[in-house]
Amino acid sequence: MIEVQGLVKTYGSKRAVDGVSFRVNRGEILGFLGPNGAGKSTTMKMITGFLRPDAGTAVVDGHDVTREPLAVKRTIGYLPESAPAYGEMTAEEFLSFIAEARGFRRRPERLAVVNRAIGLTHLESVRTQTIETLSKGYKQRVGFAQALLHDPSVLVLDEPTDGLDPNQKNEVRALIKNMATEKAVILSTHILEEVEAICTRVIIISRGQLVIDETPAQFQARQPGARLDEIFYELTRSDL
Ligand SMILES: Nc1ncnc2c1ncn2[C@@H]1O[C@H](COP(=O)(O)OP(=O)(O)OP(=O)(O)O)[C@@H](O)[C@H]1O
Repeated sequence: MIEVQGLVKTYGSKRAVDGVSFRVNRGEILGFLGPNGAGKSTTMKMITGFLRPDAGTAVVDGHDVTREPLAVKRTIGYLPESAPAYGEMTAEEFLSFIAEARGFRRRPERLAVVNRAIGLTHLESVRTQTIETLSKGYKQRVGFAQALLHDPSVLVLDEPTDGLDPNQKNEVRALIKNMATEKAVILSTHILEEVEAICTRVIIISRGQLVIDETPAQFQARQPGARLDEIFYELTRSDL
């Protein structure tokens, strides 16, 4: 569903992403790890069509992101880092606005997709509250709801559980896991336990380059008995 080949992005003299290649199939949840500044968000922005690659390709559900950016955006639900939203809108108004932008023109169908997203992310109790007054966890859920709104076949989630309390983290993980059976999911995270809990594969990038691409079990087997953060440190310490 997602095929990334030799992606490169340079900011000024800095190669933020330096020839990254991987693929994600339907039913897979790919955990995307790396130290701060390794190039995770930049890679995600190129896959979702928000940044143009300097070289390489990203093909999503058969659509090349450079040649068919609109088709790719229709296929993808994207939760950017620190879920931006219009603070003065209520959760419901914001989701309705996104639904309209997503092409749900008629009010009843808009209401139906908004209600579905609100139900999936448990936003019922705050639906008429303005986003700027919501707690960090609820703001994050609004961002998650907009990513799910059009029931996309690909989800790209940049730190989806960031800022959530332990119960909310578990809830979001369960939701991702349930949905992933018929979707391809990429999620970036700094929480190594998240990889164990829900990911079917793990990728680590360091200084813009791929360091590993394997299953969580293979990752753990690199140093049996070691903590995941110790294995992560060994693989990425050149980045420090
Ligand atoms: N718009 C930009 N202009 C210049 N440099 C940038 C820009 N965006 C990112 N960078 C740099 O590119 C590198 C990769 O950044 P990126 O945000 O992709 O990393 P990341 O792995 O997502 O980090 P984090 O875990 O902190 O979110 C960093 O050195 C960052 O400072």
